[in-house]
This record gives sequence, structure tokens and C-alpha cells, in this order.
Amino acid sequence: MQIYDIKDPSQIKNLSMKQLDVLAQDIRHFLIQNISKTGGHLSSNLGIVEITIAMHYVFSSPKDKMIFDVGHQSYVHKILTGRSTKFATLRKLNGLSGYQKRSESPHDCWEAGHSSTSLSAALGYAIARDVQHQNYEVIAVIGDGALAGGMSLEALNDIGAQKRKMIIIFNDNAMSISKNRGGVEKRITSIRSSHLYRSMKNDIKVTLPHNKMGDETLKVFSSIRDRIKSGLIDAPLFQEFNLDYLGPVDGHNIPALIKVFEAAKEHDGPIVVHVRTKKGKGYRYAEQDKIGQWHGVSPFNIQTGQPLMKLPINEKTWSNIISDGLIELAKKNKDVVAITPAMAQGSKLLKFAKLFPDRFFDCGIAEEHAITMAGAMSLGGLRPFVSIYSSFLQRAYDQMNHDLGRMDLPVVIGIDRAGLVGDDGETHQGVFDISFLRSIPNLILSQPKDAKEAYDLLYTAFATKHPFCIRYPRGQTAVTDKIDFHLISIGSWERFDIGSDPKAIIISYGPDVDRIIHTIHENNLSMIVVNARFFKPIDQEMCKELFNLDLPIYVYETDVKIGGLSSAVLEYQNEIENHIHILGIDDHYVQHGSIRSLRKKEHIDLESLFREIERYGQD
Ligand SMILES: Cc1ncc(C[n+]2csc(CCOP(=O)(O)OP(=O)(O)O)c2C)c(N)n1
Ligand SMILES: CC(=O)[C@@H](O)[C@H](O)COP(=O)(O)O
Ligand SMILES: [Mg+2]
Repeated sequence: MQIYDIKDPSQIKNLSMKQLDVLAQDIRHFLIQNISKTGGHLSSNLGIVEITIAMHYVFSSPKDKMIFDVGHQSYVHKILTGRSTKFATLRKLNGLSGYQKRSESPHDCWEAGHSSTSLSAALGYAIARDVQHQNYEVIAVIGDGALAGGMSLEALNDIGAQKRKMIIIFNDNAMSISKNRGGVEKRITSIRSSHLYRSMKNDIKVTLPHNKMGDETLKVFSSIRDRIKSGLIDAPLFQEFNLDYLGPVDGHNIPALIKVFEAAKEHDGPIVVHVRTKKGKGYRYAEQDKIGQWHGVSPFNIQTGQPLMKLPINEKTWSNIISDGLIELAKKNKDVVAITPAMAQGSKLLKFAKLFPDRFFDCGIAEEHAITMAGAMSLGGLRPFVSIYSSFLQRAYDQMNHDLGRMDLPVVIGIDRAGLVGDDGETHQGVFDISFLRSIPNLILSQPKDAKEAYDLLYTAFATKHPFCIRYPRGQTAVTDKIDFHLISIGSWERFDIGSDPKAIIISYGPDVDRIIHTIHENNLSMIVVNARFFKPIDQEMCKELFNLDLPIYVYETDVKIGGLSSAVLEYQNEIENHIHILGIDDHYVQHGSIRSLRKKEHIDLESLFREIERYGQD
């Protein structure tokens, strides 16, 4: 069967095991060819080819619900559900999404992009099915990295209690983006090497025919069922969550996968099918990768494995700039430590890890934990730097507020991938952090316009005793000659007067500031440009000066407007000019007390409202 002929997954149900194997090889070839041109998530998709084929062979999508955790490994599912002709548009404007997308296909029953949501989503579907007396299978596919994420563990806890029929296909490749770590990983290692695993593996490998299912298959099914019933399958971790378990199974053996999925389908209640796979399977460079270089790739040369686009010699990624600065500061101060929630490769912290192995902490996909742990590290006397992608920091909002902001702890947060990230789409655009962080008391939020300012802000952050965030975008910028550090006054903006008769004021931030200045010069215009390098606190003195100039003000922001820099400027303008009288809680935490007493203290009681109205009426 030709890949482009697949319009519906039911077409593969008539193929023989041999034909399915050929299809798997064709899909691998297709993935490598296409992703080498478009870029995308290569390794995880190469590793999940056989699992996805076996899923569509055994289950019936869209009736049965298939949920892929993160969704970065759903390309094979897209191919089998009739979307292969669109692969040239992968992750491009109006093209195929890099994740499951409900608007793209009825076979995508769920959407993600952030890790560890699949188990909660699967349980949600199972509850909806049962409450409405419907009849379909719910299948979640989750990797070993995502399984250790906090949401997954919360969901497993509930799934084990509710005992509803659902199948969890646990795709274990011993890798997150880079090497997987942590207690869950250790527990999985013990399952992989258990005697039961070996006997189970032999059952499946030895007793099952490789073409058709027959008596032998049934024998294995009942043997599996008997084992489940008699509790013989003793898989630590899953058993502790009160879940039945099958496996591990060779994830590149289609007949074995089909058989174990059939057995799981027969099972009542939740069951985990543990499948072992090789990340990057079938492409030499990706198979050998230990640090995650082939997890997500830009276009590359298939023969050499080299990226087609190289960085200009005088440019570095923002992640590298921050990480180089951090290394210099860590050389001077032994208390500086770095934390990443599973993004060492993307955040460019591997060099730091090599230089300071005892001061580097990869805590897995656990943004909430990373922030709270960093808070306590700071109380214990360390100077933590946590690197988190902007969109993943959304997970840790409570920790930013409840732990860091409220206790006013000196943790430096590198908010990587701030602003639009492009190809990954709406789940990953880092456009909300200014808006959701600005309301947190005690917190400082900044963004450098260039590499020099990045070093200075980093230095300033470590010299400050408050939670200090530095956001920086995906991509690269020009490097400086050398790394040196200067203090920047907190909350200070920079003003550039261009030309002798300015006609407008542009307030902006980040690398756009220099681009704006350049464009004004090129076009012989006269304007005032402001580098608003702090979103919180803002430069109130400079704001006043600018308001007094009586020139039109343009706030050029490349993140969401609501709650962003423009909101900060407008709020301050209103505070001075008092057009709209605003009552509300000021920028601080509210202590305990009766609600009545607190409303009075914070001047948000009705008495305060009417006093204000009266006062204004007399002005
Ligand atoms: C909340 C969140 N944090 C981090 C990421 C980045 N991320 C995407 S995939 C991935 C690794 C997932 O590993 P695993 O679940 O084992 O899948 P594999 O790629 O190995 O198949 C990470 C860390 C994310 N998508 N969401
Ligand atoms: C699936 C996922 O969340 C990551 O792999 C993400 O795509 C990485 O983005 P960068 O390519 O910007 O590191
Ligand atoms: Mg994995």
C-alpha cells in the first residue's frame, strides 16, 4: 500500500503482517524525507511507527479515542488518518500542525503541545462515555518523560481509584528530550529487567505467529488474562497506582504489539501496556543521539546529518548568551546553581552541566517543582537560576506567586522562548508571561534588547534579593566582543532621541528596539524610541517625561496586549491623570483577617468607594 493512498485508517486492517512491516519501513522513509525538508519532531516519530500502526489495526478511530501525550509524536497517526499529502506544509502558516489538532481531523479527539495531559484527558473521555452509556475505547499513548510529569501522576492516582476501562500505552524509550532521570525512571528500569518481563517477552515473542492470529494467539491472550486476574503481573509503580499491567513488549514488533493491544482491549478496567522502543529508530544519527539534538530538528542533510541553515559566525542564540553569562557568574560565585525542567538541550545548559555537574539539576518535566525547589534552595543559601520556556512557565504560575513572590525569594528565572516561537504554534507561543507575571508582588520582570544588556541584566538579577525574571526570545542575536557585567538600575528604561524634531514616541522592548532605531535612521525620520527593558517595575519618571511631551505614543508589543506593557503604561498614565478612578488591591499580598476588616484595610469597602466619589465630586 502506498502512503499517499491511505485515506482512512480502516484501510490498513486488511493488510498482512508482512505488508504492515513494509508499511512501517515506508513510513520511516517518508518521515525522514519530509522532516529533512520541513523540520519537526523526528526521533519520537521514528520510534513510534509500529505502535501507531498496531493501534490503528486493533482499534477503530475516530470511534475509539486516541490521545497522544504532548502530541509531538502524532505524525504517524496523521499519515494513517489520510493527511500524508499535507506533510510539505508541516508547521507552516495554514499548514499541518505539529501536534494533534481537532480542527484538522475527526481522528484528533484531543489537542496538546504541553506534556502530561493525556491521562487526565483519557479519564475524562472514559467518564463521559460511561456516564452516557456509550461504547468506545479510550487509548492514551504516553512516553516515559511525560509519565513522570506531575499531572500524569495525579491522573494515575485517580485512574487507579476510578477503575474505568481505558488503555494506557506506555512508550518507554528511556529518553525524555535527552536522557531521562528521576525516581520513576529508576522504577521503570527495575520493571524492564524483571524476570516477569523476560518470561512475558518470551511468551509474546515465542508463542505468537507472525502472520495471522490463531489458536496460539488465543492461548497467549488467556495466559495474559489469567496473569492479570491472578495478580501475577507484578509491575512496581503501576501496581502501586492500583493499575493492571501488560508487558514490556518489543515496540518495533507489529504482531506482538497487535496481540498485546487485543489483549488490553479485552480487559475490564484501566490497563497499562508497557512498550519498549528505540527513539530515532531507523535513522543512524537519531538513534545514536544521547542529548536530544534529533528530538526536534530544523531542515537537514540526510546523508551528513548537518543542518541546512547555519548560524552566522557573529551570532549566538539567546539561550547560549544567557548560559555563557551564567557560567561566568558561576565561576565567580560557587553558590550559583542551574535548574532545568527537562530542557537542558534547548536551554543550552549542557555546557554548564559539564563544567559544574554538582551545581546542575535536571528535575524532569516538572516546572512547578522546579520553581518551588529553587525557592527553598535560595533560602538554604544558594543562588538558583531556573531556565524555563515561557509557555511551560504557565504550569508554574502558582509556584511563582505562592512561593517565590509571596516569600520574596531571590531566584533568577530565565524565561526562554519568550514571544512568538513560530513552528510549534499556539501551545508554545510564549506571549502570556508579561501579562500573567505583572500582577505578582515583589517580582521583577525584564527583557534585554541585546547580548550586552542580557549580561548586565543577569548580573543585576544575581545582585538583587527578589524574584527576578529575564525573558528572551527563540532565535539568535549579535554577540559582544567579551562578556562583562554592569549593574542596571531596577526599573530604568533607556531613551533614544533620533533626529531634531521628533514626531512620535515608540515604546518597545527586546531586539525590536534596535530594529526600530535602525529603520528610523534609514528613513531619515525623527522620533523618540524607548527601550522598556523592565515591565515591572516600569520607569515612572520616564513615563511622566514622555506624557509631558504631548507627542503621540505608540507602544509596540509583540506579546498579548491584555496585561502587557501597554497596560502598564496606560495604568500609570491613568494613575497620574486620574481619568478613571480605580479601586482595587495594590501591588502587595493581603494578610489574614476577616474579609470585612481586609476590605476596609485595602480601601475596597463600599465606604471607600463612596468617599472617593464624594472627594472627586468636590475637586
Ligand atoms: C509542560 C511541558 N514541559 C516541557 C515540554 C517539552 N517537551 C516536549 S516533549 C518532551 C520529552 C517527552 O519525553 P517522552 O514523553 O518520553 O516522549 P518521547 O519524545 O521520548 O517519545 C519535553 C520535555 C513540554 N512539551 N511540556
Ligand atoms: C514538543 C516540545 O514541546 C519541544 O520539543 C519543543 O518543540 C521544543 O522547542 P524548541 O525547538 O524551541 O526547543
Ligand atoms: Mg521517552
